[in-house]
Amino acid sequence: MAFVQANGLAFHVADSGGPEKPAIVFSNSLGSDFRIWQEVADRLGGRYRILLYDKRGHGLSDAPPGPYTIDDHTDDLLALLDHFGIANAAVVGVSVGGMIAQRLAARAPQRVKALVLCSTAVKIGTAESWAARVEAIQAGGIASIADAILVNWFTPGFRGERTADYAGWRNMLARMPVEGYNATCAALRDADLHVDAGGIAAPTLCVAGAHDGSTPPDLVRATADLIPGARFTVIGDAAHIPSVEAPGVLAELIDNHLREAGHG
Ligand SMILES: O=C(O)CC1=CCC(=O)O1
Repeated sequence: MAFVQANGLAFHVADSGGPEKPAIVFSNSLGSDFRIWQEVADRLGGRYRILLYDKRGHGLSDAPPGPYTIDDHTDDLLALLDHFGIANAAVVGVSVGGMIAQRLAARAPQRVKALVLCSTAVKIGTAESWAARVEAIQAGGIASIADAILVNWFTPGFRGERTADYAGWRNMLARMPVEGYNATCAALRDADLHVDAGGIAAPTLCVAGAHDGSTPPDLVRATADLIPGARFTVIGDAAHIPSVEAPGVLAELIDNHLREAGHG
């Protein structure tokens, strides 16, 4: 891992696999850092160059004052691709990371060879739901609502049986910088990607977790229906974060999609 300067901010990144291989960049969800991709990245690392990063306001990257926008996050990702000399990449994004991926594909189609959109949509939540979340966090901190959030991240089986894993991912969420977290809630509140989706030219696979209460399969399918030619699939044993709960299944879906897209 390393720290790099891009778009005026310091980013926590991990670039592996070598510049000669087809690149995949992974963009993570609200309240998570790039460790959620590690098991998927480990499975794909032999064939691809893998770029992981903590988006602004998350993990060990800078957390400038908010509010943020999806375009801020997209500018960051473009600056990181430039920094690493990656002319084009497959972009895999989960949740708000998938919204950043959609915006990138619409804004800079030449930089995006293929898309995998996990647990995401053209619109997530409502102005009211994001305001309520920010208010709860301002009152009690992220830890005060962490379990309510994680109900959507992981299946009941995972939460009940993998207690150490659950505790670790809960720690990651609860220790996120509050300012960066709430600033990204504002980006989610304001983002509507209906127009972007209709203009996406990259071969796209949309993936939903069957038990996801945050972006349920029907919502992800509705987004797939807006993206020309997009395919849609459901992972049975996963909720909002399939990269943690079903990394082998997700890695295989990504690899197959990228090979079909001629990027692997
Ligand atoms: O953490 C959540 O509530 C789920 C989520 C919504 C947008 C995102 O990035 O994560």
